This record gives sequence, structure tokens and C-alpha cells, in this order.
Amino acid sequence: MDFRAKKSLGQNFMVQEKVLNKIVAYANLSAGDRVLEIGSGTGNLTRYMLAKGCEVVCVEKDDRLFEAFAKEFEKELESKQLRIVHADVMRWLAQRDQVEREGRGDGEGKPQLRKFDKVVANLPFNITTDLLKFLLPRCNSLFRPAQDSLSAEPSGDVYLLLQDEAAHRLCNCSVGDANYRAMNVLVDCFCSGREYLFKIDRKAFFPAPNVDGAMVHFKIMPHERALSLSSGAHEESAGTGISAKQFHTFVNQCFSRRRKMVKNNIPSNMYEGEAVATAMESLSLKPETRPQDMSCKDFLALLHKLRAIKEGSG
Ligand SMILES: C[S@@+](CC[C@H](N)C(=O)[O-])C[C@H]1O[C@@H](n2cnc3c(N)ncnc32)[C@H](O)[C@@H]1O
Repeated sequence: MDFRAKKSLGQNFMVQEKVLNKIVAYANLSAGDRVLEIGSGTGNLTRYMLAKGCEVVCVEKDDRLFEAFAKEFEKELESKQLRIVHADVMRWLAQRDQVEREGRGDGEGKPQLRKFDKVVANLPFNITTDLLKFLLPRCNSLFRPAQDSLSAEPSGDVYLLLQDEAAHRLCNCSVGDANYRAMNVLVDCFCSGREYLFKIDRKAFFPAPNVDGAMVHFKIMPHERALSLSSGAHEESAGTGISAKQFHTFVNQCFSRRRKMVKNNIPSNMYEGEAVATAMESLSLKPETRPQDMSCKDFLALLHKLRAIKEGSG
């Protein structure tokens, strides 16, 4: 396929065979794996995943690419090894949520409710943060239990090509680091593992972006485990009743002014100052604590405590 790439859609296609081989090798793909590919573009990566025997669902926003892709992969679409959805991936994910919430659809029969083993994507760099916010809390609705496990818990692997700097920040930044942000807290909360896999020279993309890329891996946890106060794999989890959305909103609020103290970032219409002081003290968090000094567990415990105080049980 021959196209003029759209910058607004982050169209930097992966054209180096060596890198494409490396991506599928690191993603540990095998026959029968159900893979969601975000932004299939001209199908460069799709082709390699199909050759591994994976069942692939692609979500592509660009009208021209969607049509050309459908022609190019006619045979695979016919055999149902491949499906393509013409949509903005964030909208598509939100629609799936709605279908699940309303109990519509009959699971296997409805492509939009299909569950996956892996997400693999050469992401448009400009949607990385928004997409992760959508993906990380969606383990339960997006993934199926691992096929080689006795557990019925959904389990998901997400392999993404990101801007190198973002990849480092997301995988290698910890509590206390200057670059530790709300996004790091969400990654720590919803993932049982995160790994920077390898750097990709900008010349491997066409057109070449102004920055290098990198491949990362996130192992996503089910909600119940992610949002419990003891999320070890074998621990009995103390349920918090906190939803992914509530946690997300709270963490973002605490980081609203990154250099300020947490207590000054929580508005009184959310939680009274006195309640914040009491909750922090009971958790041995100093009053002057700043958001970058708090771990995911600290945020979760703080929110849990604040809710208990508000409900009169804390
Ligand atoms: C970096 S290119 C990768 C294309 C192809 N996978 C490859 O590796 O060559 C990103 C692709 O995502 C598509 N895209 C951009 N924003 C999107 C969105 N919100 N939802 C779905 N696809 C999107 C672009 O049109 C483009 O095809």
C-alpha cells in the first residue's frame, strides 16, 4: 500500500523487517493467541502476527487505510483469522464497556465483545497517555484467562511501541523520582509487571519521527486484585470497593500541582482538610507529603481511609 502519512494520526509505519521480527518474538506470540492490534495502518505488523497463526482484531481510525487494508487482507478476513474494526480505539473501548454494562451481546458471537490474550501496537505517539488510561483498568473486560492456567482470572499482556522517553518514564520511574507522575501510579496499580524491552531507532519507521521509539511490556492485573489493599498474587485481598475511575480521578487530583503537598491538592468539596489530615496521620504519611513521594498502595490506602471517614466508619 502506498500512502501519504497523516501526522495528526501519528502515522509512522514500521518498515524494518528486523524490528518486526523482534516485536513478534518479544511478544511471544503463538498459534491461537487472540491479539488486539491498535492502529493496523498498512498491515506491516499484522502480517507478521498472522504468519504466527494468531487470531487478530485490528482497530484502525483512518478511512483510507481501513479500505485498503480490507482489500489487501481479503483472504484472511474471509477466513476470520483477521477482523478489522473501523473506529477510534478509545471510542471502541468505551462502546464495549457500554455493551458489557447493559448485558447486551452474546459473548463469543459478538466480535465487539471478543476477549483477548494480548494487545500489540505500534502506537501513534500522541495518544500514548490517553490510551493507557483507557487500557490499564480494562483487564476484566478486555482479556480472557490465560489458556495455560487453571485460574479463571482474566490476564493480559500489552506490548506497545512508544516514544523512547515515554517508555523509560513509564517503566523505569519509581516513587520519589522527579519524573514520577500520576501515570506511573496507574501503571503500578493496574500492572503486576512493566518492562522496557528494547530501543528502536527512528530510522526503522517511515516516515521517520523526530524521536526514537522503544518496545515495552505491561502485564495487566484484574481489577479486584489491582484495587485491593493487598495485591500479592497469593494474598487474601482486602476489597476496597474503589472503582478504577474513582482511583484514577483521585490520583489525578493529588497530582494536579505536582510540586505541592498532597493535602493542598485535594479540594474541600472532595474531602475536608481535617479528614485529609486525619487520614494521612493514621497512615503515617507526613502532612508535607508530595504526590511523587506516595506509592500506588499509599494512594489506595489514603482514598480508602478518606471514604471510610466520609461514610462515618473510619
Ligand atoms: C504508528 S502507525 C502504526 C501502523 C502499523 N501498525 C505499523 O506498525 O506500520 C499508527 C496507526 O494508528 C492509527 N490510529 C491513529 N489514531 C488512532 C485511533 N485513535 N484509533 C485507532 N487507530 C488510530 C493510524 O491511522 C496509524 O495507522
